[in-house]
Amino acid sequence: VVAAAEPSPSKVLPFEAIPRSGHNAWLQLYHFWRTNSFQNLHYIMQKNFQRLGPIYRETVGTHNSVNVLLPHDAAQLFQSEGIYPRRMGIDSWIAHRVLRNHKSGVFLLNGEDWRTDRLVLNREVISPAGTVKFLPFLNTVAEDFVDFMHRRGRENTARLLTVDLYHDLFRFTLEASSYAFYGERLGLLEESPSPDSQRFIHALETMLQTTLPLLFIPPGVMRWVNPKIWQDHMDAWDTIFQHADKCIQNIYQEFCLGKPRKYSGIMAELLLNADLPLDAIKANMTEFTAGAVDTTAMPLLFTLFELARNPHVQTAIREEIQAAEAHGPKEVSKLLSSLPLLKAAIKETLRLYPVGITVQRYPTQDVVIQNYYVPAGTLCQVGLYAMGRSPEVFRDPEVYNPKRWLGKEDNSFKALAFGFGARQCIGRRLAEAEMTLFLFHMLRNFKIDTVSKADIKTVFGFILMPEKPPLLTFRPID
Ligand code: HEC
Ligand SMILES: C[C@@H](NS(C)(=O)=O)c1cncc(N2C(=O)c3ccc(Cl)cc3C2(C)C)c1
Repeated sequence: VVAAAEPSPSKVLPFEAIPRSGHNAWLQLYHFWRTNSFQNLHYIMQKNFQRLGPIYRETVGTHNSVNVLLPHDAAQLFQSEGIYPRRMGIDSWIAHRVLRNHKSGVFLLNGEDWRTDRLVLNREVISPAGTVKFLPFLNTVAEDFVDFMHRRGRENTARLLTVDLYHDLFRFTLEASSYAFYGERLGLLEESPSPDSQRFIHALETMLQTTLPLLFIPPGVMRWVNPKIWQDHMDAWDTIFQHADKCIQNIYQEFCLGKPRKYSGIMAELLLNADLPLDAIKANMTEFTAGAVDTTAMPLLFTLFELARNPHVQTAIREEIQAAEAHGPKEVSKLLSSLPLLKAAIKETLRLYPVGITVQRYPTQDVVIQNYYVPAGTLCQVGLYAMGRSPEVFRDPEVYNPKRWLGKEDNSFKALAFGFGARQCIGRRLAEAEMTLFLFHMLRNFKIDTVSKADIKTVFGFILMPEKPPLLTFRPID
């Protein structure tokens, strides 16, 4: 009797068999550089997935990565991240720290150095116990922003306010996050905001814009190829560090004077607990201060726009807000737990407009993805922008429908805008609370309309942002 042939286990295909986006890495880099494709990285990845399938290899200059798009493959990748997860470093940022002899914060650290800082910082920045302490600070600033908008409306005859909110949102997120970090108000929502804070916001934009071309070119080369970009990058960093240093000095002096003990922000708690040396606290607070402005302002702008062009969704959320208020004023954390549809709207915004556009990891052991063999140490990226708009992952992906997150279907590994696991965004709870409270107060007080309902074209400037900010109209609700 001939034994039935064993079905051979589907043979794992070799790494070299993974489809590739381009064949000559340097030609790719030159093409990217000439066509300034860096800012369309998200669209290029989306097209590559449509052309090559759910996994492909990209080689741009020295940059070599395996890109995946499906939740299951992202899960595979994260399962092999080890206890010191690692993402792509940013050489130009590290070059600045070395040049100026600054310590790095958790974003740039790796291995045990990263883990030591991260475990201490988690307590004050992302843990529920830490978060609940700074919620009232965020709520106060969100209420002040509504007053700021009403003041602007009164100056305006029709009491209709059509504004380009772009810069006002940066002022809001900087004001709110600085209050949570340092326990002090910058006064950005008053009539004449301090020039120092405006300079800081501008330096942040310059730093982010000059980071992009530097991502793919070694800093050493860039200094000779285009010294202006390099100089602008360095100057912007210096302005950022000067601003953060001023905030840190203020709180440090107060702290040394032994001010009466009530919660006065994350930095004071870190100084009090003294579990990190001062230079590590400064390095991390600088990263937090700089990382809490554009990252949170952009999703707010996109959410306001989507609610303006989806009035039925806006109405449903306003009804949820009124129901939450019906039971009288609550303390802030209780309020936040009674707004599931509003929170789902923020998730829906981050699906369509993921701030970081990818999540990156280097697997610590060999892993098989889409039946291909991927050796340990290979840079792998999850294409969040492409995943969020893939009909294979989301039904009617182009429809802005927050309810899709509240159903019974399995959404695991589909909401990755803040990354995953021990190395996920440490500012996640701060950002989520800040955005939820902002939208809660704004939707209670204004009906939001948009001049144009056409899709917004986005550009990637290290942060995903609109090519042209949408014009929004705010009609006060009496
Ligand atoms: C505290 C300020 C802060 C804010 C606000 C913030 N981030 Fe982050 N984010 C960080 C830091 C710091 C890291 C690096 C964490 C690490 O490496 O341990 C990070 C990392 C990330 C990562 C990489 C996570 C991973 O698994 O590799 C993503 C994605 C991310 N942030 C998304 C966001 C989004 C989306 C928002 C807002 C909607 C946001 N961040 C707002 C500080 C912030
Ligand atoms: C946009 C997204 N990119 S990501 C991390 O997903 O690849 C992101 C998410 N959360 C935080 C950031 N940050 C900044 O913007 C920033 C600026 C200056 C400094 Cl010193 C530190 C930062 C960090 C990395 C905190 C960026």
